[in-house]
Amino acid sequence: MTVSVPATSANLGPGFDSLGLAVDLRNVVEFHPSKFFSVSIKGEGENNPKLKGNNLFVSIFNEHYNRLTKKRQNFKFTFYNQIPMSRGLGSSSAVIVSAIASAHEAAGINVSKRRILNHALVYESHPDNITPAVMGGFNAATVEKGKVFSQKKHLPDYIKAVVVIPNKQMNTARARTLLPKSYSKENAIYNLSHTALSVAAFFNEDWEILKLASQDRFHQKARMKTLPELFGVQKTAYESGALMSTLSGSGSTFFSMVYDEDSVAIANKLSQKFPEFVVKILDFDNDGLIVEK
Ligand SMILES: Nc1ncnc2c1ncn2[C@@H]1O[C@H](COP(=O)(O)OP(=O)(O)O)[C@@H](O)[C@H]1O
Ligand SMILES: N[C@@H](CCOP(=O)(O)O)C(=O)O
Repeated sequence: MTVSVPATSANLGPGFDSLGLAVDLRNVVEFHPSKFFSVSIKGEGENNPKLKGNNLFVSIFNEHYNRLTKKRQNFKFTFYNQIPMSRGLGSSSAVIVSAIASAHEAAGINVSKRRILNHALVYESHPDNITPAVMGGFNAATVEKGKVFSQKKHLPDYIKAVVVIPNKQMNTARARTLLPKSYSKENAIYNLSHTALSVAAFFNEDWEILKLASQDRFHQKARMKTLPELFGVQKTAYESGALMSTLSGSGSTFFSMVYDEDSVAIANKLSQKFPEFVVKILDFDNDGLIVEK
């Protein structure tokens, strides 16, 4: 059995805890029942001893498998991880979603993507990463009475993501403590109207307005100050022709949307100026969670 889940870029500027999209960088897990429990990791996290035992995936998997089957069973898990941890590319959402989907698959229970999404909300209270992780594409999402309500837009392949991944981790829980406890009415209206415009731009494929629409007054500045080079990354991305350039999730990655034909030049410029950071050109992902027997 194989389950794979894409990385995500959440917020997209003003859409704090609401907007997100999926990119083609995946964590894959292969698993089967076994006499003994075992974990093997290839790629991101392979040198992290904490992930070899009862990690976030394993604890959520066991919780759901035991609930669904009322049985205890050992599994052999092999993880192929591409999503860097605590860099704002939704590594925790990918793990949560893949653990819930894997437990259902192991228990032989068919489950809808919507149900997996609602289960995932128990572990990650904001829907902006888990929704594109499950559904793929661009998503606007909200939570009402413990359920995620969302709308998806398929992203065309003539636009690409250029991500700049710093060598510094930014833990999401900590990054949330950097934000103000309240916002002025003026700033709330600013983010509300920019979020509304961003959603309309994505659905109408009006990419040129995203530079303006993706401006934010809620979270980016406070977080970017912890790694001031990010202001330079954003400036360089815009000077090189990015359509939008925003902090990815809670950081530290910076996400830019670009036309395919500009992607190599923009990525090269960012690599030259920020040689200490990893720069990747990625396709958008429209599939989200994939489960294979
Ligand atoms: N591949 C993985 N396997 C197990 N746990 C993981 C994995 N990736 C992330 N995690 C868990 O998620 C935490 C990172 O969450 P978070 O700071 O929200 O990062 P991100 O911004 O990438 O979602 C890690 O400390 C770890 O507990
Ligand atoms: N809306 C959340 C998004 C966190 O995304 P992550 O990829 O950093 O986990 C926030 O901004 O805190």
